[in-house]
Amino acid sequence: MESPSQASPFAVEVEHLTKTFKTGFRNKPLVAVRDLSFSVHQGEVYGLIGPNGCGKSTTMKVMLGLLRATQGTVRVFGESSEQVAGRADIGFLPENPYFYKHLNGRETLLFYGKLCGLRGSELKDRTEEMLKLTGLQHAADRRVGGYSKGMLQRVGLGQALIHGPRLLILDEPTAGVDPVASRRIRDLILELKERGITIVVTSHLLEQMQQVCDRVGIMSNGSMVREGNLDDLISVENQTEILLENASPQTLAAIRELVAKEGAKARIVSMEKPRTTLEKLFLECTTQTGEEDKS
Ligand SMILES: Nc1ncnc2c1ncn2[C@@H]1O[C@H](COP(=O)(O)OP(=O)(O)OP(=O)(O)O)[C@@H](O)[C@H]1O
Repeated sequence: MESPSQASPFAVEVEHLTKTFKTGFRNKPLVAVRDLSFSVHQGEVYGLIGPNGCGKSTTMKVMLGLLRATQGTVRVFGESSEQVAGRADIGFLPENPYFYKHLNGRETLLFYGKLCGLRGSELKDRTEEMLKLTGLQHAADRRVGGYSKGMLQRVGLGQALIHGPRLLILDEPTAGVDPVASRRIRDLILELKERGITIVVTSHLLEQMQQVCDRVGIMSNGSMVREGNLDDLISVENQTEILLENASPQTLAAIRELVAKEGAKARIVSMEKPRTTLEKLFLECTTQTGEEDKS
């Protein structure tokens, strides 16, 4: 018989999710998530974005079974997120992961592997694999108390992946991390996607989300305000971009003339030299120094 996860093309299905918290005086309810519905296909990277307090982390916590839905349902690989069995398939990197400072990188991953039920050679092999995947082999014997923020996030990714989950939930994986370390985490996310892992990620760094996400959901005040394929959402339907190299002034003038002939219908919005991003410039200037890897 087919298991629910084989039958469903979705890794996550959120249907009419509402989550309220009782707060403050007289337990006045606060609606953190309101009638939220979206689904995440198996193998895709799905970005949940929105302002502080719009309900992203709450939604993730319901997916993880850490919070119960007030109304609605969340299914992970076809199973209710409240079922313990479904959670074995999920890895989670919280917004501010905490690690025991006196343990080194290897011991930290061994610790989390044990918590997930790994033992013996499987535990050791998975730990070494995670150190390699996250690029932390060189720092495996150093106490995590001395790790940079970027390295801590990579240990966090290692612990989230140690048990071989099929779904990875990342809450702000690059918060407070410099652009070099941030790019490493981005590349790691893309590599995990290549390996077929489904990823749900939140971040306020929209440029980076644009680079990794297949689809995004934009939340505001607990509700979904836009959702869909990233390319569709960000393409400007009535414009065409042409990037020319080595064009002579004559060619540019001819293009202007041709467009002018179209009359009122067509108009050149801009014709200028493209700019690099500050992030690219920063990376160019800081990755050529051959410094020891501290990120
Ligand atoms: N355990 C809780 N008890 C009471 N209120 C809570 C609780 N957890 C979250 N909230 C409230 O629910 C709302 C949504 O919070 P949530 O953390 O989900 O937002 P977020 O989109 O993840 O924000 P951020 O981008 O700042 O991480 C906020 O108003 C928050 O204060």
